[in-house]
Amino acid sequence: MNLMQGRSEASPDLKSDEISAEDVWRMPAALLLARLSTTPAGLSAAEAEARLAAVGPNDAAAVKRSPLWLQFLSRFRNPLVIILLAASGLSAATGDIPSFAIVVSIVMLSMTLDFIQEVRAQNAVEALRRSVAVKASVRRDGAILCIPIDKVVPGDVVELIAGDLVPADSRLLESRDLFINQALLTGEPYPAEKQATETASGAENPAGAVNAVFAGTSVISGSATIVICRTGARTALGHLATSLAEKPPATAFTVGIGRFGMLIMRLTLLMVIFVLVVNVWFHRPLLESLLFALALAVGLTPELLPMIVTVTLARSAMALSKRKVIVKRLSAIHDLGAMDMLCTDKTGTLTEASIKLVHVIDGRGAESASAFAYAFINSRFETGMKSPLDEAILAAQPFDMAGWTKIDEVPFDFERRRVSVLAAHEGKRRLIVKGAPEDLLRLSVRYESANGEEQALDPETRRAFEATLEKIGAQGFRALGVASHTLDDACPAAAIVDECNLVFAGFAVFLDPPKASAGATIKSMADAGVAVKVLTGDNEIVSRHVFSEIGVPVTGVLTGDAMTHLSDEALLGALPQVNLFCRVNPQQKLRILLALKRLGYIVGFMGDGINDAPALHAADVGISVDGAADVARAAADLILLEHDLSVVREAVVGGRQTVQNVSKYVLMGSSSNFGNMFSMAGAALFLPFLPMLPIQILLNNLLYDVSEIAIPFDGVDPEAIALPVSWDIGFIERFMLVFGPVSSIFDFLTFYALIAVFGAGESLFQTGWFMESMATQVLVVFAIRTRRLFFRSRPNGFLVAMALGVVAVAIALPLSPIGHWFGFVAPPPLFFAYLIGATLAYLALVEIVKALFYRAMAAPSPRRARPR
Ligand SMILES: Nc1ncnc2c1ncn2[C@@H]1O[C@H](COP(=O)(O)OP(=O)(O)OP(=O)(O)O)[C@@H](O)[C@H]1O
Ligand SMILES: [Mg+2]
Repeated sequence: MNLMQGRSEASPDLKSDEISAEDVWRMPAALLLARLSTTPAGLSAAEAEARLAAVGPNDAAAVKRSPLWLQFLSRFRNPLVIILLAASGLSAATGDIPSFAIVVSIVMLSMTLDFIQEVRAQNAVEALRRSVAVKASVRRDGAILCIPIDKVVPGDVVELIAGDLVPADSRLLESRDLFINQALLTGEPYPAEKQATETASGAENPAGAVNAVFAGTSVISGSATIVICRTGARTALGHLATSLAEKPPATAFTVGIGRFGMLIMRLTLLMVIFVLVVNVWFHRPLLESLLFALALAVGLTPELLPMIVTVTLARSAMALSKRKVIVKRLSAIHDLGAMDMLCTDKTGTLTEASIKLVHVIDGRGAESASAFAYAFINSRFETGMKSPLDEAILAAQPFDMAGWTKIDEVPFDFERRRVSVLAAHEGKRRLIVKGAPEDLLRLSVRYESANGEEQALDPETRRAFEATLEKIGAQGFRALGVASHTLDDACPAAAIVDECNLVFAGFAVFLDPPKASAGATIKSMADAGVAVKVLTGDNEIVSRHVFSEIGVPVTGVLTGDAMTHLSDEALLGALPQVNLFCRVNPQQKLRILLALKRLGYIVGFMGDGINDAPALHAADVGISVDGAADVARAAADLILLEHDLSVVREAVVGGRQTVQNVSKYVLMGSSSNFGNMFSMAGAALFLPFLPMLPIQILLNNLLYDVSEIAIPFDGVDPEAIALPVSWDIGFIERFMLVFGPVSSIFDFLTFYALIAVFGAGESLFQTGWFMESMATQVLVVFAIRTRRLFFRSRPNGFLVAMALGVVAVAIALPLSPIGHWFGFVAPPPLFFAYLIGATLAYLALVEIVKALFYRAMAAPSPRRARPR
């Protein structure tokens, strides 16, 4: 924030600085526009660009990305690298210039390698993310432009319609029937009415200001033109935004990776100190020992881990984008791999969402022209986000609206589940209500009979009407109720309290055909360890019918009403059996989701409505679709360009593959690093010279890293991704403790062979160990990448090429003319026979230990314990 203030001072023509949080609603509109140096026609593109540069992006949580060269340099902040470069600089000063040059080149090379990979991956992902960014309609240069919300600047004039997110704290310039959801400011789920005023509002806080709208809120109904006053972190919610916009970052995966890094760091530190102490004890050259210890430390740190994680994730995100899934939050891919519970809405997921109005009937089931007229008028005048039901009504047949004028409306919300418009016709004012049919019946006291007369809705008629509604549902149709009543001719406005004593008109009956493929997808999800639960705002009869049509058994039903009577504990107990939740409102969707998380599930949530946003935000993986409401898209981690459950099924597989590939790298590193640690410690104790020169260790590390670049490209055995995969640090620790020592056995064998059999002096010893350690630690990837016998699982061609290529280089280099730069000598021919034999024996032993290890592991199930 300080940064931004500093910057805007540098741009004196930007007036936005003078506008305090309260000015947004407490200043007369004309003065506000003047202060912002703007007009209702908006800014010019050039001016907007200048302001953007001065004020920064309209994203409270934005972390400013530094230029590439700075990012590259910042990698050198690694203390190990600094000490290493300093120490080798010191040794250059004592005359060893070639090895200084080699150290510097190797360090540069591996950093560049790492950096390029990571930046490329990030750019690709960033481009994807931008493609689904929430956009705002801005007036610039006299035209309306659709720009990403984070490019909006103070002074911009933005047009809002129902469903839009309010991009920043703004003053209303014009408004028509504007209702805002400002639950984020007030916690209040009901729509708040707002109105443009030229004059100031004396409100104490943003929520009370009727003439202003704020970032983080959204338009429920109506439309407006606003002028942006304060953006980014300066918005009323700005200081909260960093914590709100960013999901709780501590996913099991990130925590696991962090703990792994710490574990290795600790072991590395221990070993470096040990090596140093031993060398000093034996009075070996201090500088050389220090360099050795540092090179070792660099070699042991899993420095490629962040790169491997990003690249695997980015590759996965790119692959998913080909399947029309856009990943907004990269680490959501891991959560997707671990997800074992998916909650979804009904419309569009289980049904085709191609809704048609089949007929409009009165309470007894006869076609009713007047009920249709009411439904049509209500849908036409309603200014909320047009729901597919409204579109179906308006598309059904033409209706002459001549003579009807709109006076007011009470917008739809997911608590009431109805929308009312106050309309005038021939001097009479009528409130026309459309919504959940059982509620409208309950609110009605009379009904409109076939001849247009109003009659009392006696208990018997009511039962008949309810029976009609039940029949509609049982036949698989959805229904809305339509009712009305006359209001005072002078009545200027309508309110929620007017929605009572209604005259029931009839039912609008819709067909939303079930999606044929949905049943099979849900079954295959279940087979893959992901349970699916449906959370819908629709009623039980209709939802049950959809389930039976797609062939999925209903194992238990819970309605929103029933939920209100359940304590949290009782809800936890009921949840596991229930797979259909009906007539649940947004808060209840959220409550179910949180309860499932408490039960230990990794929960995904899929939805497209305003009503789904709270749950989407709280889910481990929020999934929405491209056509969804802005709030839903903004809250989601994944956006499906095609609304289809089967794509989610594929994304789950992608997520699991990603986690498995990262664990390959981690298992490789942990076993070989841990093994090396043992070997180095041992060697340091009994050898009269260094077991490997510092530059040899660095070279070894560089080549090893190169061989692992291909890991993100590798395939995964089907059985490894058959069930949710979650990150298990305990497993990694056990793996390390078993396989580290196995590799050390062969290191010690090599030490013995080199000294006792080949009579090696310093250089031959170092060369021999360099070759052996390269061959074993690179080739073991073929054993570690699969739980099967290694030849039963086919590795990716690139991986094979990189591994074999690197080993070839590692063996050829000491024999080549440049070998002596690194202090290598050519070993005797017989050594190569030993090398081949030892490597094969090592790989065979790893295979045997692996079989035993996984058998022992399979005995007591290591899967997460979960309270039932
Ligand atoms: N345009 C509308 N006019 C009146 N009432 C509506 C309208 N849209 C929805 N409703 C009522 O509100 C209820 C809940 O809305 P909706 O079905 O969209 O909820 P949902 O939870 O998103 O359901 P789904 O799981 O099908 O997506 C509907 O069943 C209906 O009774
Ligand atoms: Mg919905």
